[in-house]
Parts: sequence; C-alpha cells; structure tokens
Amino acid sequence: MPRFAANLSLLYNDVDFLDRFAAAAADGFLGVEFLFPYAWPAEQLAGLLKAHGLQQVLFNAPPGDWEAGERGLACRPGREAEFRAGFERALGYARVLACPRIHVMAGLLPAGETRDSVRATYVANLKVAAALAAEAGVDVLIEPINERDMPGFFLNRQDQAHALVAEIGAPNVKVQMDLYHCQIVEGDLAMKIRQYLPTGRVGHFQIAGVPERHEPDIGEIHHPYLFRLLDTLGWDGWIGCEYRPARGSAPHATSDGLGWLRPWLD
Ligand SMILES: O=C(O)[C@@H](O)C(=O)CO
Ligand SMILES: [Mg+2]
Repeated sequence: MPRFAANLSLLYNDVDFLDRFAAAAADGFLGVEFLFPYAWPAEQLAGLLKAHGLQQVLFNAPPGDWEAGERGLACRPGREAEFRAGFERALGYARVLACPRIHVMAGLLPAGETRDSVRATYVANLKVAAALAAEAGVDVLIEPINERDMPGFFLNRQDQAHALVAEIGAPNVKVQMDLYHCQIVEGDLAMKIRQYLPTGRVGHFQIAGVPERHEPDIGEIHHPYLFRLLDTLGWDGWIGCEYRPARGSAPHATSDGLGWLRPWLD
C-alpha cells in the first residue's frame, strides 16, 4: 500500500505553517514534506514531528534567493561556495529532523548559458553534495520540473535526470519523480514508472492533478491505476501530496478535499 506524505508548503495553507503538522496528523498522514524549513529552528520542527507522531520524509536545500526568482544553485557557475554552504545547512536540518532525503533544486539556466555549458558545474556540485550527504546517511534527490511552471529550469525530463544520476555516479543520488511534472513534460506515466522504478534510482514520488495542480482526483491522470502499479512493482517509499487544494473552504479546505486519499489510508 502506498504511503502518503502531506506537503506542508502547499497543503493546509489556510492555517499557520506550524499548525499544519497537527492538521496533517489529524487527517491520518504519517509523513510530511515541505519545501524550506529555514525560517524555523530545526529543534522546533522536530518537536512538532514528535508531538504528532509524524516522520519528515523530504525537504529542499536552500534554493538561492527565492524571492528574487532563483530556483536552485546547482547549475549556476560561480555560485559553488554558496551551493555547498546551503547544502551543509540542509544537512544540519536533516540530522535534527531525522530526514533521510534532501531535494537539491537544479536552478534556472543563467542568461547566455545552455544545458550543455552548465552540465559540468551541475555534476560537480551534485558530487560534492552526495559525498557530504553520504557521511550523514542521507540521499540527495534531483527533480525534473516542467518549464510552464518554471521557465528556464535546467532539469525537465526523466531521461535527462537518470543520465545525470549515472554521470554523478554516487549511490545516494536519486530521482524525485514528480508525476505532475512528468505528465506535463512527457506523459506515458505508467510506462515511465515501469521503466525507471526497477533501476533503484527513484527515491521519491510526488503527485497532483494535471493541469491545475489541484487534488489528484481532479484532472487528466487516473491516480488509482498508478497507485496499484506502484504497489505491484513493490514501491515501499513515500508519495508526496504536493498540490493546491481546490475543494472545501478555509480553514478545512485540505481536509474537505481528501476524499481521494481515504481508501488508501486503511
Ligand atoms: O514540484 C515542485 O515544485 C517541488 O517538488 C519543488 O521542490 C520545487 O518547487
Ligand atoms: Mg515536486
């Protein structure tokens, strides 16, 4: 049976961030993920996880200046020291939160650069992150993201991600297979899962309805088929619920829209 984690950056966003842990636990989630924890002390977040019986399953390394539009530093030549310092900060949080994986966002292509011209920078940065993470027993995840949501993002396709994982050559670097992005960029989700899951190089899944990124039962993907497929293929990791709730009304919009999840929680 798939295990579902609530993405606390997108779900329960009609309550304060620190109240989302309790809300997720009350809805039956056993795991949570979020984008960035850095506005709060790690110990405070660890206390909330413990109080509500939750596991932290994923969060992101610092992405550079998010407010200024940056979406990761890994592919940015000249930012290597900042990338490393940010990743070390993330590892500190991972230790306190007992979180076994960190997502490293690739970043936007700098003006005048191409995917080929920044590839060596990206690979070198990921090798550094992988070595640091290995000492802490943590996996480093890389996520292909669609360019409608993030124009100019370096990493967009599953085949590109798996080729990079092979080139980086570290056992703790894996792909974060977000089926929402995968559907928008490539489609053919079931066949992609069948192709990549047996490689052992998929470290996490995420889901949302396509194209609006609302609940998984809104839109063009039939998720129950994919959940059964993941079960059949023996996936025992997590599926992050990373969508913007569209049903119900505040302060219960997320809970009101969880009808799709209930059959899978038993
Ligand atoms: O899919 C996404 O957008 C996220 O998983 C992420 O980490 C970057 O926003
Ligand atoms: Mg995602």
